[in-house]
Amino acid sequence: MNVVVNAAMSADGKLSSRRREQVTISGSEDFERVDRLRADSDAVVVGIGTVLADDPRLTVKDRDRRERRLENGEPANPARVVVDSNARTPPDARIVDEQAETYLCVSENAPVERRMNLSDRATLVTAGEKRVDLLRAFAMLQQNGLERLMVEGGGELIFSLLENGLVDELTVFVGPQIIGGRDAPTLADGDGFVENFPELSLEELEKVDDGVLLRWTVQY
Ligand SMILES: NC(=O)C1=CN([C@@H]2O[C@H](COP(=O)(O)OP(=O)(O)OC[C@H]3O[C@@H](n4cnc5c(N)ncnc54)[C@H](O)[C@@H]3O)[C@@H](O)[C@H]2O)C=CC1
Ligand SMILES: Nc1nc(O)c(N)c(N[C@@H]2O[C@H](COP(=O)(O)O)[C@@H](O)[C@H]2O)n1
Repeated sequence: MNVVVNAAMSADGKLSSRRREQVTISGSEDFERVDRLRADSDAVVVGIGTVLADDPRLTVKDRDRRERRLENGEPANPARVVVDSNARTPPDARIVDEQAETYLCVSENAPVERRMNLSDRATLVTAGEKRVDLLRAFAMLQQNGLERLMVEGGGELIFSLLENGLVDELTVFVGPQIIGGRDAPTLADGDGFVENFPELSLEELEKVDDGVLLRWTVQY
Protein backbone atom coordinates (compact mmCIF):
# COMPACT_ATOMS: atom_id res chain seq x y z
CA MET A 1 0.00 0.00 0.00
CA ASN A 2 1.20 3.54 -0.75
CA VAL A 3 -0.24 6.46 1.23
CA VAL A 4 0.17 10.04 -0.02
CA VAL A 5 -1.08 12.94 2.09
CA ASN A 6 -1.97 16.01 0.04
CA ALA A 7 -3.09 19.30 1.54
CA ALA A 8 -3.06 23.03 0.91
CA MET A 9 -2.05 25.36 3.71
CA SER A 10 -1.64 29.10 4.11
CA ALA A 11 1.84 30.58 4.54
CA ASP A 12 1.29 30.29 8.31
CA GLY A 13 0.41 26.58 8.16
CA LYS A 14 -3.41 26.70 8.43
CA LEU A 15 -5.75 24.40 6.48
CA SER A 16 -8.75 26.70 6.99
CA SER A 17 -9.93 29.45 9.33
CA ARG A 18 -11.09 29.23 12.94
CA ARG A 19 -14.64 28.92 11.58
CA ARG A 20 -13.55 25.60 10.02
CA GLU A 21 -15.24 26.50 6.76
CA GLN A 22 -13.54 25.51 3.52
CA VAL A 23 -10.99 28.12 2.36
CA THR A 24 -9.66 28.13 -1.21
CA ILE A 25 -5.89 28.11 -0.84
CA SER A 26 -4.82 26.36 -4.06
CA GLY A 27 -4.82 28.14 -7.40
CA SER A 28 -6.02 26.61 -10.69
CA GLU A 29 -2.70 24.91 -11.50
CA ASP A 30 -2.59 23.25 -8.09
CA PHE A 31 -6.23 22.11 -8.33
CA GLU A 32 -5.30 20.49 -11.69
CA ARG A 33 -2.46 18.64 -9.99
CA VAL A 34 -4.81 17.52 -7.21
CA ASP A 35 -7.26 16.23 -9.82
CA ARG A 36 -4.45 14.24 -11.51
CA LEU A 37 -3.45 12.79 -8.15
CA ARG A 38 -7.05 11.77 -7.42
CA ALA A 39 -7.28 10.15 -10.87
CA ASP A 40 -4.10 8.15 -10.12
CA SER A 41 -5.45 6.88 -6.77
CA ASP A 42 -7.59 3.91 -5.79
CA ALA A 43 -9.20 5.90 -2.96
CA VAL A 44 -9.33 9.40 -1.50
CA VAL A 45 -9.45 9.50 2.32
CA VAL A 46 -10.72 12.22 4.70
CA GLY A 47 -11.72 12.47 8.34
CA ILE A 48 -15.28 13.10 9.48
CA GLY A 49 -14.27 16.65 10.50
CA THR A 50 -13.66 17.44 6.83
CA VAL A 51 -16.95 15.85 5.74
CA LEU A 52 -18.93 17.89 8.28
CA ALA A 53 -17.05 21.12 7.46
CA ASP A 54 -16.78 20.93 3.66
CA ASP A 55 -19.34 18.37 2.44
CA PRO A 56 -16.80 17.32 -0.23
CA ARG A 57 -17.39 15.10 -3.28
CA LEU A 58 -13.75 14.01 -3.73
CA THR A 59 -14.42 13.03 -7.33
CA VAL A 60 -12.21 13.49 -10.42
CA LYS A 61 -13.36 16.72 -12.05
CA ASP A 62 -11.79 16.27 -15.52
CA ARG A 63 -13.91 14.13 -17.85
CA ASP A 64 -10.92 12.86 -19.90
CA ARG A 65 -9.28 11.58 -16.73
CA ARG A 66 -12.49 9.75 -15.72
CA GLU A 67 -12.71 8.22 -19.20
CA ARG A 68 -9.08 7.10 -19.06
CA ARG A 69 -9.79 5.34 -15.77
CA LEU A 70 -12.75 3.54 -17.36
CA GLU A 71 -10.56 2.49 -20.32
CA ASN A 72 -8.10 1.03 -17.79
CA GLY A 73 -10.89 -1.04 -16.25
CA GLU A 74 -11.16 1.18 -13.16
CA PRO A 75 -14.28 2.95 -11.87
CA ALA A 76 -14.63 6.50 -13.22
CA ASN A 77 -13.86 7.91 -9.78
CA PRO A 78 -11.62 6.52 -7.05
CA ALA A 79 -13.37 5.18 -3.96
CA ARG A 80 -13.92 7.57 -1.06
CA VAL A 81 -13.02 6.70 2.51
CA VAL A 82 -14.25 8.52 5.63
CA VAL A 83 -12.62 7.89 9.01
CA ASP A 84 -15.71 8.28 11.16
CA SER A 85 -15.59 6.57 14.59
CA ASN A 86 -19.23 7.26 15.51
CA ALA A 87 -20.82 7.03 12.04
CA ARG A 88 -21.67 10.76 12.04
CA THR A 89 -21.59 11.04 8.23
CA PRO A 90 -24.97 12.58 7.27
CA PRO A 91 -26.90 10.16 5.01
CA ASP A 92 -27.43 13.04 2.55
CA ALA A 93 -23.74 14.03 2.45
CA ARG A 94 -22.23 14.31 -1.05
CA ILE A 95 -19.54 11.81 -0.09
CA VAL A 96 -22.11 9.01 -0.06
CA ASP A 97 -23.70 9.95 -3.39
CA GLU A 98 -23.77 7.59 -6.38
CA GLN A 99 -20.69 9.00 -8.11
CA ALA A 100 -18.24 6.62 -6.45
CA GLU A 101 -18.01 3.77 -3.99
CA THR A 102 -17.63 4.96 -0.38
CA TYR A 103 -16.10 3.17 2.61
CA LEU A 104 -16.92 4.40 6.11
CA CYS A 105 -14.37 3.34 8.71
CA VAL A 106 -16.25 3.21 12.02
CA SER A 107 -15.51 1.94 15.53
CA GLU A 108 -17.43 -0.74 17.43
CA ASN A 109 -18.88 2.16 19.45
CA ALA A 110 -20.80 3.62 16.48
CA PRO A 111 -24.57 3.59 17.17
CA VAL A 112 -26.26 0.70 15.34
CA GLU A 113 -29.09 2.88 14.01
CA ARG A 114 -26.64 5.30 12.33
CA ARG A 115 -24.72 2.40 10.84
CA MET A 116 -27.95 0.93 9.47
CA ASN A 117 -28.97 4.29 7.95
CA LEU A 118 -25.66 4.44 6.09
CA SER A 119 -25.25 0.78 5.14
CA ASP A 120 -27.07 1.04 1.80
CA ARG A 121 -24.96 4.05 0.76
CA ALA A 122 -21.51 2.91 1.88
CA THR A 123 -19.43 -0.13 2.79
CA LEU A 124 -18.83 -0.12 6.53
CA VAL A 125 -15.37 -1.11 7.80
CA THR A 126 -15.33 -1.64 11.57
CA ALA A 127 -11.95 -1.30 13.28
CA GLY A 128 -11.24 -0.15 16.84
CA GLU A 129 -13.28 -0.05 20.02
CA LYS A 130 -14.05 3.66 20.53
CA ARG A 131 -11.89 5.32 17.87
CA VAL A 132 -11.04 4.03 14.44
CA ASP A 133 -7.89 1.87 14.61
CA LEU A 134 -6.15 3.22 11.53
CA LEU A 135 -3.68 0.34 11.14
CA ARG A 136 -6.48 -2.22 11.11
CA ALA A 137 -8.79 -0.08 8.97
CA PHE A 138 -6.11 0.48 6.32
CA ALA A 139 -5.25 -3.25 6.29
CA MET A 140 -8.95 -3.97 5.64
CA LEU A 141 -9.06 -1.38 2.85
CA GLN A 142 -6.01 -3.06 1.30
CA GLN A 143 -7.83 -6.40 1.42
CA ASN A 144 -10.54 -4.70 -0.66
CA GLY A 145 -7.97 -3.91 -3.36
CA LEU A 146 -7.26 -0.28 -2.36
CA GLU A 147 -3.49 0.06 -2.74
CA ARG A 148 -2.93 3.70 -3.73
CA LEU A 149 -4.45 5.96 -1.06
CA MET A 150 -4.54 9.74 -1.27
CA VAL A 151 -5.38 11.44 2.04
CA GLU A 152 -6.78 14.98 1.77
CA GLY A 153 -7.06 15.79 5.48
CA GLY A 154 -7.89 17.27 7.79
CA GLY A 155 -5.28 18.01 10.41
CA GLU A 156 -6.53 15.55 13.07
CA LEU A 157 -6.45 12.64 10.65
CA ILE A 158 -3.08 13.61 9.15
CA PHE A 159 -1.51 13.72 12.64
CA SER A 160 -2.90 10.27 13.53
CA LEU A 161 -1.65 8.75 10.29
CA LEU A 162 1.84 10.15 10.93
CA GLU A 163 1.67 8.88 14.52
CA ASN A 164 0.81 5.40 13.22
CA GLY A 165 3.63 5.41 10.68
CA LEU A 166 1.16 5.15 7.81
CA VAL A 167 2.29 8.05 5.59
CA ASP A 168 4.75 7.41 2.75
CA GLU A 169 4.65 10.82 1.12
CA LEU A 170 3.49 14.33 2.04
CA THR A 171 2.66 16.87 -0.64
CA VAL A 172 1.80 20.37 0.52
CA PHE A 173 0.85 23.42 -1.47
CA VAL A 174 1.78 26.54 0.53
CA GLY A 175 -0.45 29.39 -0.60
CA PRO A 176 0.12 33.15 -0.53
CA GLN A 177 -2.12 34.13 2.37
CA ILE A 178 -2.10 34.32 6.16
CA ILE A 179 -5.13 32.83 7.93
CA GLY A 180 -3.94 32.96 11.54
CA GLY A 181 -5.88 32.01 14.65
CA ARG A 182 -4.84 29.64 17.43
CA ASP A 183 -7.96 27.53 16.85
CA ALA A 184 -7.65 27.28 13.07
CA PRO A 185 -6.78 23.74 11.86
CA THR A 186 -3.16 23.14 10.91
CA LEU A 187 -1.50 20.46 8.80
CA ALA A 188 -0.99 18.16 11.79
CA ASP A 189 -3.21 18.73 14.84
CA GLY A 190 -4.14 16.01 17.34
CA ASP A 191 -2.00 15.93 20.50
CA GLY A 192 1.19 16.81 18.61
CA PHE A 193 4.56 15.12 19.01
CA VAL A 194 6.92 15.92 21.89
CA GLU A 195 9.71 13.56 20.79
CA ASN A 196 10.44 11.17 17.93
CA PHE A 197 9.24 13.79 15.47
CA PRO A 198 8.66 12.21 12.07
CA GLU A 199 11.55 13.18 9.79
CA LEU A 200 10.89 14.25 6.23
CA SER A 201 13.14 14.14 3.22
CA LEU A 202 12.53 16.87 0.64
CA GLU A 203 12.10 15.33 -2.82
CA GLU A 204 10.72 18.26 -4.84
CA LEU A 205 10.15 22.00 -4.60
CA GLU A 206 8.34 23.96 -7.29
CA LYS A 207 6.67 27.34 -7.73
CA VAL A 208 3.00 26.66 -8.52
CA ASP A 209 0.40 29.42 -8.95
CA ASP A 210 1.43 32.12 -6.46
CA GLY A 211 2.69 29.59 -3.95
CA VAL A 212 5.07 26.68 -3.52
CA LEU A 213 4.56 22.97 -3.90
CA LEU A 214 6.64 20.83 -1.55
CA ARG A 215 6.93 17.07 -1.79
CA TRP A 216 8.52 15.10 1.01
CA THR A 217 8.90 11.41 1.76
CA VAL A 218 8.54 10.34 5.39
CA GLN A 219 11.51 8.59 7.02
CA TYR A 220 10.50 6.09 9.72
N1 LIG B 1 -6.71 22.95 2.92
C1 LIG B 1 -6.83 21.65 2.81
O1 LIG B 1 -6.11 21.02 2.02
C2 LIG B 1 -7.83 20.92 3.63
C3 LIG B 1 -8.52 21.58 4.62
N2 LIG B 1 -9.40 20.88 5.44
C4 LIG B 1 -10.02 21.60 6.54
O2 LIG B 1 -9.69 20.92 7.76
C5 LIG B 1 -10.78 21.04 8.68
C6 LIG B 1 -11.18 19.66 9.18
O3 LIG B 1 -10.10 19.08 9.83
P1 LIG B 1 -10.24 18.38 11.25
O4 LIG B 1 -11.24 19.14 12.07
O5 LIG B 1 -8.88 18.20 11.79
O6 LIG B 1 -10.95 17.02 10.94
P2 LIG B 1 -10.48 15.65 10.19
O7 LIG B 1 -11.05 15.66 8.81
O8 LIG B 1 -9.04 15.40 10.36
O9 LIG B 1 -11.31 14.58 11.02
C7 LIG B 1 -10.95 14.32 12.36
C8 LIG B 1 -11.99 13.48 13.05
O10 LIG B 1 -11.92 12.15 12.55
C9 LIG B 1 -12.34 11.27 13.55
N3 LIG B 1 -11.39 10.16 13.75
C10 LIG B 1 -11.75 8.88 13.92
N4 LIG B 1 -10.71 8.10 14.12
C11 LIG B 1 -9.63 8.89 14.08
C12 LIG B 1 -8.26 8.63 14.25
N5 LIG B 1 -7.79 7.40 14.48
N6 LIG B 1 -7.44 9.67 14.16
C13 LIG B 1 -7.90 10.93 13.90
N7 LIG B 1 -9.19 11.23 13.74
C14 LIG B 1 -10.06 10.21 13.84
C15 LIG B 1 -12.46 12.07 14.84
O11 LIG B 1 -13.83 12.32 15.05
C16 LIG B 1 -11.73 13.35 14.53
O12 LIG B 1 -12.24 14.45 15.23
C17 LIG B 1 -11.89 21.76 7.97
O13 LIG B 1 -11.86 23.11 8.33
C18 LIG B 1 -11.53 21.61 6.49
O14 LIG B 1 -12.01 22.70 5.73
C19 LIG B 1 -9.62 19.56 5.25
C20 LIG B 1 -8.98 18.88 4.26
C21 LIG B 1 -8.02 19.50 3.38
N1 LIG C 1 -5.86 20.89 -2.54
C1 LIG C 1 -6.77 21.67 -1.91
N2 LIG C 1 -6.66 23.01 -1.98
C2 LIG C 1 -7.52 23.79 -1.31
O1 LIG C 1 -7.39 25.10 -1.38
C3 LIG C 1 -8.58 23.22 -0.58
N3 LIG C 1 -9.47 24.02 0.09
C4 LIG C 1 -8.67 21.81 -0.56
N4 LIG C 1 -9.67 21.21 0.11
C5 LIG C 1 -9.93 19.79 0.00
O2 LIG C 1 -10.73 19.50 -1.15
C6 LIG C 1 -11.98 18.96 -0.72
C7 LIG C 1 -13.12 19.38 -1.64
O3 LIG C 1 -13.18 18.48 -2.71
P1 LIG C 1 -14.39 18.53 -3.79
O4 LIG C 1 -14.19 19.79 -4.58
O5 LIG C 1 -15.68 18.52 -3.06
O6 LIG C 1 -14.19 17.33 -4.65
C8 LIG C 1 -12.14 19.48 0.67
O7 LIG C 1 -12.99 18.71 1.46
C9 LIG C 1 -10.72 19.35 1.19
O8 LIG C 1 -10.40 18.02 1.50
N5 LIG C 1 -7.75 21.05 -1.22
